[in-house]
Amino acid sequence: MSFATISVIGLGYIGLPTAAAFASKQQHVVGVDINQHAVDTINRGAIHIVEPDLDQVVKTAVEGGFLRASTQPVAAEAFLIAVPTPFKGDHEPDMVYVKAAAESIAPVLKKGALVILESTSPVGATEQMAGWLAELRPDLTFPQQAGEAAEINIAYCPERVLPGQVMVELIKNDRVIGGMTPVCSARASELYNIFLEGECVVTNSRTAEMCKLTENSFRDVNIAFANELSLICADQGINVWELIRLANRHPRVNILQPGPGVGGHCIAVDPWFIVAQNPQQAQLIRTAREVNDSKPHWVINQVKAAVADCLAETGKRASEITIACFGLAFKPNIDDLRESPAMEIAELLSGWHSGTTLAVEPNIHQLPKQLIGHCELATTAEALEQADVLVMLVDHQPFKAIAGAQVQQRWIVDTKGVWR
Ligand SMILES: NC(=O)c1ccc[n+]([C@@H]2O[C@H](COP(=O)([O-])OP(=O)(O)OC[C@H]3O[C@@H](n4cnc5c(N)ncnc54)[C@H](O)[C@@H]3O)[C@@H](O)[C@H]2O)c1
Ligand SMILES: CC(=O)N[C@@H]1[C@@H](OP(=O)(O)OP(=O)(O)OC[C@H]2O[C@@H](n3ccc(=O)[nH]c3=O)[C@H](O)[C@@H]2O)O[C@H](CO)[C@@H](O)[C@@H]1O
Repeated sequence: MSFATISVIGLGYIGLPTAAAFASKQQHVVGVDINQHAVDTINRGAIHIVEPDLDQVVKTAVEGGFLRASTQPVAAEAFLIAVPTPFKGDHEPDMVYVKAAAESIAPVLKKGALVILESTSPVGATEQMAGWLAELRPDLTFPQQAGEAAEINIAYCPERVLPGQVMVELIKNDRVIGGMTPVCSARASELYNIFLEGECVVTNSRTAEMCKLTENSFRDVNIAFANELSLICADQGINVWELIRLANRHPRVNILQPGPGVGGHCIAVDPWFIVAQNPQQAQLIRTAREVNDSKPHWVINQVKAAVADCLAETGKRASEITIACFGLAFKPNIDDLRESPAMEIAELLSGWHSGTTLAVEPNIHQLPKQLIGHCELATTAEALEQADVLVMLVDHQPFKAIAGAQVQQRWIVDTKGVWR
């Protein structure tokens, strides 16, 4: 059975590229979002988020009549839910958006439909979603009651694309398919195979949920290892970048890179879902989160020490000192400031410092509102010329291209090893 209409619920960084990928294969896709601005922008053939190559695919899909957006759910043969799953309170997963999305599609569900949850979710979330749907539609049968014979098929299929490379990874990556029954997995594989060049790897929904959390926790733990090494090396007077380069010459060692901390809305969030469900067992995963979350504060103390040195040596007053922060984004060569440790550092530093704080971010054109009145947006050249203390926070390509001779300052805090 094919899918006459595919409906993607949530048209953000994951939902919109996914909707566009189906539409690019001449599938009729209706994207649903509660954000009227996003819906209007997409219906004009434009995009409201930044992701390389997405604009052209969306434009072609909308102009070709294969993709349209709406604020109202419509009947479809397949629903993919890609709404936010942030944490709340003491780092517990907040499933309120998933629940709202399930409630919104329940009235339009028809016998034979496939419902896929793509949002990163705690273990058991798919069964929970199936429970919500079953309560709202007692006239239909669901996998938890009817197994293979269910009228509605449900699966958990996590997304693992790397922001900045979404349009390539969406198609090329292997995809984990966690059906609530083997029939659900088969239907979900059939759906993704419309555009997937990677392989569909089939499992159950709970393993698929844990798989997504595991991937990001693995990376978080490994970054925490590098960040912890950077603290030890600073204390021991060892260049951590050289150390990691040397250690990585071992055939079975592959250490990641330290930095100002871990940002973005995935790696800094998802490991907490494991900790929330298994607080006793998840000791290493929790500690990694704590190590990475504490790194910005360590960096700020390094900057304070550099400023103190600068004051002592120059005899200037603190109000006469200029600090320049290089980079605000959560990782190199993007404009995304969400959960960025560089932003946190710039914000806290500019609140503490009585002199001028410059922010250099080549990927944005105006200061984010948290920094307005505290920082000035400067070009690389202005910052190199005016600042007493340089703080390297994001290894954007233009910063890496700065020749050593251009960096005259003696007080440098380099969290990315760019000016080593
Ligand atoms: N961005 C990534 O790199 C990435 C990668 C893998 C997994 N994920 C996961 O995918 C999910 C979505 O992430 P994202 O980055 O696309 O988020 P996003 O914030 O960019 O997009 C989510 C969209 O859902 C919409 N929305 C919220 N509630 C809705 C509802 N009830 N009905 C319809 N639309 C609704 C929002 O308006 C928004 O446009 C999250 O669980 C996230 O953890 C994200
Ligand atoms: C397992 C994995 O790969 N998951 C990816 C990840 O995407 P991401 O863009 O969030 O991931 P990163 O590029 O790792 O960046 C995260 C932060 O870590 C910092 N960092 C990184 C490497 C390093 O050596 N040292 C560091 O300090 C970096 O600066 C930034 O702040 O989650 C997405 C959503 O679930 C996944 O879909 C996507 O596959």
